[in-house]
Amino acid sequence: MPRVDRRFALPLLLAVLALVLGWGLSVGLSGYFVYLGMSAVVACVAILGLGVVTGSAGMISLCQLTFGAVGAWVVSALNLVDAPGGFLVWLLLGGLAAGVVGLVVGLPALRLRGVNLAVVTLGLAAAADVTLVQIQFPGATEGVAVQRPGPFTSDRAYFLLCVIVLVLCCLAVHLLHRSRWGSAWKSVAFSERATAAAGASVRTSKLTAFAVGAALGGISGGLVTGQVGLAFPASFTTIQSLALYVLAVMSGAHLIDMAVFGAVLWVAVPELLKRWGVPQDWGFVVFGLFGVQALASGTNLGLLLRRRTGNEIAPVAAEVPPAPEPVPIGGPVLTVRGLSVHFGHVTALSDVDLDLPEHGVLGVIGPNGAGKSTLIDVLSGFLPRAEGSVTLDGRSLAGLAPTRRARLSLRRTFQQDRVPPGLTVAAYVRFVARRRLRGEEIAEALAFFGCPPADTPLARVDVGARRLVEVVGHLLARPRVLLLDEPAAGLPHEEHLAFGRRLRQVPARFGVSVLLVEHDLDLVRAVCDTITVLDFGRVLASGPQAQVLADPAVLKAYMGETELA
Ligand SMILES: Nc1ncnc2c1ncn2[C@@H]1O[C@H](COP(=O)(O)OP(=O)(O)OP(=O)(O)O)[C@@H](O)[C@H]1O
Repeated sequence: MPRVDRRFALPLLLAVLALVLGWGLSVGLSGYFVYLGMSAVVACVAILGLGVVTGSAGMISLCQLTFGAVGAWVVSALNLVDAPGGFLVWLLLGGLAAGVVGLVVGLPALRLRGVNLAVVTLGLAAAADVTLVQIQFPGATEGVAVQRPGPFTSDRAYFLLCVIVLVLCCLAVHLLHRSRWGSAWKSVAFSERATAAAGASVRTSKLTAFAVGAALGGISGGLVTGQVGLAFPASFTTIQSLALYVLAVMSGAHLIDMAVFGAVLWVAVPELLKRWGVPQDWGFVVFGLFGVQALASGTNLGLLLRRRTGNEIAPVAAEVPPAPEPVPIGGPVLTVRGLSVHFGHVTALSDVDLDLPEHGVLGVIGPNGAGKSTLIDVLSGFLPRAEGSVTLDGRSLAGLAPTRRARLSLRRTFQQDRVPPGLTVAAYVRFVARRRLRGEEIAEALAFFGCPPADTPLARVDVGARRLVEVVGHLLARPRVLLLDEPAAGLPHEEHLAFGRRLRQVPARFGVSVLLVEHDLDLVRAVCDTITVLDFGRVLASGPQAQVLADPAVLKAYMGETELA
């Protein structure tokens, strides 16, 4: 008997249970509640889409029902001409068409964020409102209703069909969330710079999120046509798009169960208001209040329900394994010549030269503001307007964006925490490494650096351990060069030197050459073969560790007059 992978067993079981529940409801509920249930299921597909764009990828989309209208329009048009394939094929084509429109709408998202993106998507929704009223849905004026497919013509059967479509959409979203796309969405929501530094395209991540979210909106709109027969603009208004967005944000719709909860609210609130004799439009006010609460608190119901108590997980203070056979230091792998960067009148780097030898660990030190982080930004492509040349293995990196450099084997970490909390340790490491990794390979590298186990959610990991996980992810990419910007910041002081001893083994264990920016001189002494000292953007001294650290000019600039005396 074929064995089902454990990772898929639970989702498949839940899918079967959902189908059984859907069938039970379709035969057990009264006709009115079947119709309400249909509305909830259809809304849930649209909310799932918002969960992708907004919940996972962190972009505001206020036009989800415009994508729904695209799906409904395509299904209505194909129904009118009685196109081959039937309802289910039309539904799929409606979703595809909405996905394409989503790609186009996603283009501004490449440049816009926050309220600006909100305005663009809201403007699109408002424009679609007006246009739909003008052009109407195909067949609406002639009264040609959309035909439900063969065995699903009754309300009860069509409700079951909607549940089947919803379950398939949930499975697809679940698989996408576990895929590289899903990791990229969560990464881009947290830090676009870190996404690019992992070699993932920020542009593709955002566009795929918009396309998938819109396609789900389109499928939802297509289902509406089968539910109501004749689609009308009133089903896809801007205010409804807004309310759906609020529900998605409030419930935390990137979590599938929370998307279902949001859909239940979508039908339950107006229904309850009706029963209490309150006009249903007040439902929008209730949703608005939910939204204000969610946006003001910066959290959502899904996160609150999943919040675990207890301390954050810190790095494990484990024994440092014995050092492997050292590898010989080779010729320069990264060469920098005449690097200068100006920010207005501030000279952050001035005519900097340095060479990072293969399998070497080069320390870059200097007082605050000396230009160390600027150097890493230039080398990794985040400051493209620098003067001078940077070559990796003899190849000029001029004009290459951060993503390209990362894919070319030049990796970096950040001084600030840029590890997305929405992933597990393993998902993050796989995403950053950009190659197939065996479970044991990940576990071994995590254990080597004293990181938490692979299945730990990063939201539960403290900042020091998260930065170690970041280092592990980039090392497992097996780059030629890794630039580390104060990687030990956030670790308890006693862990600094243990980290240094591990870092010392990195060239031999991972075949990587390391450029280390660090303030902790003890750590630098323990790790670096050669050191370059920056001061006011200039190279003050460069060479073997002992020689540089004994240089009086270095002592004066780096440690201050008192140390010299
Ligand atoms: N985006 C920017 N705009 C203007 N000035 C900047 C910018 N980034 C850096 N600088 C300036 O460039 C100089 C070098 O800054 P940089 O952050 O590279 O120093 P650093 O050695 O990394 O400092 P620290 O050790 O505090 O991190 C500083 O004078 C800083 O104020």
